Amino acid sequence: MNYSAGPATDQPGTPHEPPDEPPAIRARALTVVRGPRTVLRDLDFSVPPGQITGLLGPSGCGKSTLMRSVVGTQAKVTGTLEVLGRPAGDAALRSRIGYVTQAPSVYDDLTVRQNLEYFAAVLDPGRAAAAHRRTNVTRAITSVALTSHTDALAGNLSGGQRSRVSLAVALLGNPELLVLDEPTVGLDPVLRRDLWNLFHSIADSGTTILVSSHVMDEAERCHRLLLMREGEILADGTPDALRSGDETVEDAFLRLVDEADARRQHGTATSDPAEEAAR
Ligand SMILES: Nc1ncnc2c1ncn2[C@@H]1O[C@H](COP(=O)(O)OP(=O)(O)OP(=O)(O)O)[C@@H](O)[C@H]1O
Repeated sequence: MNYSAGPATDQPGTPHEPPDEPPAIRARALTVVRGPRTVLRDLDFSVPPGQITGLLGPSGCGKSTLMRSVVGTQAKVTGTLEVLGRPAGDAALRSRIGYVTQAPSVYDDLTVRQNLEYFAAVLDPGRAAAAHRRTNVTRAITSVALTSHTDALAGNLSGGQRSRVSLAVALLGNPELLVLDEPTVGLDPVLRRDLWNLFHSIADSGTTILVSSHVMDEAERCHRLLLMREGEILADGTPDALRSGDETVEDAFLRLVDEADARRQHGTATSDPAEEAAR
């Protein structure tokens, strides 16, 4: 799999980070309440442009909620959240962000090409854009290596192939920011590697990627990591910076969890009275 604008790489390469470029995402005191729970608590972080930032943490720690906040679909978001220089959810951001949710958003009764054509027409309507749409659809299908399945019904594809159709839809508009919610769940190791190669290829072309996973071995494939637990960010940095000695990222994560627990026990962590009351 390859993206038209650059070669695939297996490992994180030299990321695009011009020194004066502002962050692609900047959060200050970001807090999200869902039902009775404070699901994200007072988060401060930045996501640099043109890099792959991995959002890693156990199931239920708030990864999807954070991503929904970034793409502007989450209610009850407080604090500051700027995306590509504008407030999250701003209408002007819609065509600049590609979002792939955990559930593949494809129509089973349409072929791969028909799915892509449908979403391309929504993005770029009108007869005048027909040639542009055709080029974009072909490029997106090629990017995710589904050329041999162009005329297959989406309903007859495997789970991994359906995920790739969703990714192709997100790539249609040449987004500046790609938000991918656990895109490799359920995929075999070869497909996972191929998808990560594709992510690197996309990032090499200048696109910022925010990708979530609860599989710690995927951390090594990211340029930067945000390690999350229970609605908080435990650490933010490159995989190398987070590791100590010959630790794996998973070891580092477990150490950071223990350190956070120890701080809590000593009463230095903030508690949430509303949440305590709801327990
Ligand atoms: N509508 C809701 N009302 C109340 N709590 C919710 C609601 N939706 C999600 N939550 C809670 O918010 C927390 C964060 O959920 P979220 O889906 O963001 O986690 P996640 O890290 O993406 O999990 P996973 O990896 O399993 O997808 C979870 O504890 C979940 O139970």
